[in-house]
Amino acid sequence: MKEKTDKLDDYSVTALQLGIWRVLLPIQAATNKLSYLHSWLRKWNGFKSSLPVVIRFLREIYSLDPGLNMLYFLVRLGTSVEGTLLLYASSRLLQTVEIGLTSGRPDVNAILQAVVLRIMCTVLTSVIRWASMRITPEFQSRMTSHFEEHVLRARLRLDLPTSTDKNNELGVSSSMMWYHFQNLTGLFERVFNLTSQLIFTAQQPKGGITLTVIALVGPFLSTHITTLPWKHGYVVYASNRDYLRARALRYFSSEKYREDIISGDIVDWILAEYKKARDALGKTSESHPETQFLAQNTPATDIAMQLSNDLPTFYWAASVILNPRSFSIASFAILQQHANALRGSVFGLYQEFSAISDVVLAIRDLYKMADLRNKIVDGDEAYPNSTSTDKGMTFELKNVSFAYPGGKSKENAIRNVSLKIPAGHMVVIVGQNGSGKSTIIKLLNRLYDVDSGEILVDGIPIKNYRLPDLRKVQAMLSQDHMLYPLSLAENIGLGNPDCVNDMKMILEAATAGGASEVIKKLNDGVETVLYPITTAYGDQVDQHENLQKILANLEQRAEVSGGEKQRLVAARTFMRFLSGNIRFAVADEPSSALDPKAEHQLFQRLRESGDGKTLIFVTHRFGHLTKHADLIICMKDGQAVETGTHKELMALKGEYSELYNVQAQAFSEDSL
Ligand SMILES: Nc1ncnc2c1ncn2[C@@H]1O[C@H](COP(=O)(O)OP(=O)(O)OP(=O)(O)O)[C@@H](O)[C@H]1O
Repeated sequence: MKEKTDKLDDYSVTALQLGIWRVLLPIQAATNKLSYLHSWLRKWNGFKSSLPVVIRFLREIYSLDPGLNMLYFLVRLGTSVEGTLLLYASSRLLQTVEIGLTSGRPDVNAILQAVVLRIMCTVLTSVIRWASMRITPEFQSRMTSHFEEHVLRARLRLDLPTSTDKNNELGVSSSMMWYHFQNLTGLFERVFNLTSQLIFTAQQPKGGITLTVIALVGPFLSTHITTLPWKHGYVVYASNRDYLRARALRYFSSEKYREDIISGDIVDWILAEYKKARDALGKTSESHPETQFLAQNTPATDIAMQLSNDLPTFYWAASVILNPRSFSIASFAILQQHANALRGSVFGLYQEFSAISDVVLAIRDLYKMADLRNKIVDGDEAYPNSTSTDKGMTFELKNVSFAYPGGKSKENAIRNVSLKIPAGHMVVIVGQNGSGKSTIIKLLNRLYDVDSGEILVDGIPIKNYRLPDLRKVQAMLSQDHMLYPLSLAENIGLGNPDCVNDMKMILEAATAGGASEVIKKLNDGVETVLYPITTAYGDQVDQHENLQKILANLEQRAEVSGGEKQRLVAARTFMRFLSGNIRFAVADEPSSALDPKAEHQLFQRLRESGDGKTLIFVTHRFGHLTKHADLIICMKDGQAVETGTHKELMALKGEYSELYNVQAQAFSEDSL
């Protein structure tokens, strides 16, 4: 083990190298023995300050079904004391039997009473377990579905700038909420459990209190004298280059690289490089850092801890030597059992409490996510209004600049752009990669707000409008749009959610998007779910041919080509057009995978359906679109460097004509 005591930059951490792992530890935690106490105090204070949010969580759960909650609480209460009750009944039985044996005159009544008590306790314990099995699954599914909806709602309502903000990356998992709740109730259960045991043990006639104290020494020592230095927080990462390279090379066995590997003929290279990395790694250990660290200790600490657990037995042996008359096998067995139970409870409490900070953090995140305020603030102006026209939306950009939040580029994505787009115009935006074409579209759709300058819609600042009104009249078709894990009918129908079941309209939209043939090819037609959610699994199916076949055919994915996907997504946009509400439509390179004929047809249909809409196309292809455009915006380095019609821009002999000529050359006779 190499230990580096140097400070790691400004972070005040030390590093341990354990095999391939590097463990970073806070310096204070590594050196300060008292920090253990501090860390417990910190945990406790953190818990106290988070009580309001914990209470909110528990209240919310309670309000789901108060009756079920009470039942669950009673069951947990029962579980918490059942161990003590059983011990109590056992000790009564042992004591009465022992008295009978030593006196030679067994008290039959007392023994029978003790047996009945023991039976009753066993029955009660079984009833509690049965009740728990009946109640818990129902309670768990109620809670999980409630928090699933909570998380779904919280996530779906986020806008782009808020959801992509790194500060809002909250790892909230709805299914984990049940386990967090279990942990919280487990803490209370442990407290009850421990209290009942302490009361009982302390009441034992022979050395109960002393034995209670002695029984607690073991758990206390093992939770305090642990030799692991990273109890107070740590970061672990693999720092060994050979290990990382071997792992990266192992990824090549994944299906997604298969085609690349075969066509690239790189199998031998991968295997040779993998062997090289493995040889270089040699015997450097990859086992868990904790295991490696503990393996370097002497067994002394472990011996001390094990012996401390045996203290109750030693205590008993000593008291027999000092006072042989007090010897009683029954009380020895009883107190031994109590000592074991006490130890178990203290460990349990320690573990529940150790995990509590994670629980509190998860509950905080749950509510933080629900309470997040969207960065795009809603306005109160209705759309359409008296300034709107039924020709489509007009836009005016006044000196607009914008940089993506958290973007790594030094330059703004859009710089000082000013331009006007009249209502009902067919506009084409062209320009090199990264010149800001898609960004303009996102700003016009108010997916983001400008950093400076202003965008006016029909003469009114875009920020003043009600967002739902704007969303209702906008349609966007882009190559980034996806197919959903739903039926094709819904995939198309969701373009117009009010008519999602209108099959006539769906088929009309499918035809307009060029998707009819794709649908016809599939066995289940519009009911096909291309990417179903997969849940099926089997065990030992290789021994049953039929099961094997069923499993292979269950929840199968259906594949369609890239161009076919784009046709289906385009159909969704035409469905949106059929709502009759759309005043502004955008097609941001929706045809990258389409064949030339399909692309021509798509653009033709989009243009034909352009009545009453301002239409914007983003494209790299010059041709019909640019020639028919009422306005072309040519972007370069985040600026609108040229605007005008095809003829006007060609006459300028600037950026647009250069881009146009590069493509035109490919089709000119000279280049043949
Ligand atoms: N989500 C994002 N976060 C950070 N930066 C982004 C993001 N999207 C785009 N950018 C950056 O903003 C700039 C403009 O990107 P934009 O997508 O508008 O270009 P484009 O002209 O549409 O490019 P292309 O022709 O390649 O689609 C680029 O420098 C790009 O790297």
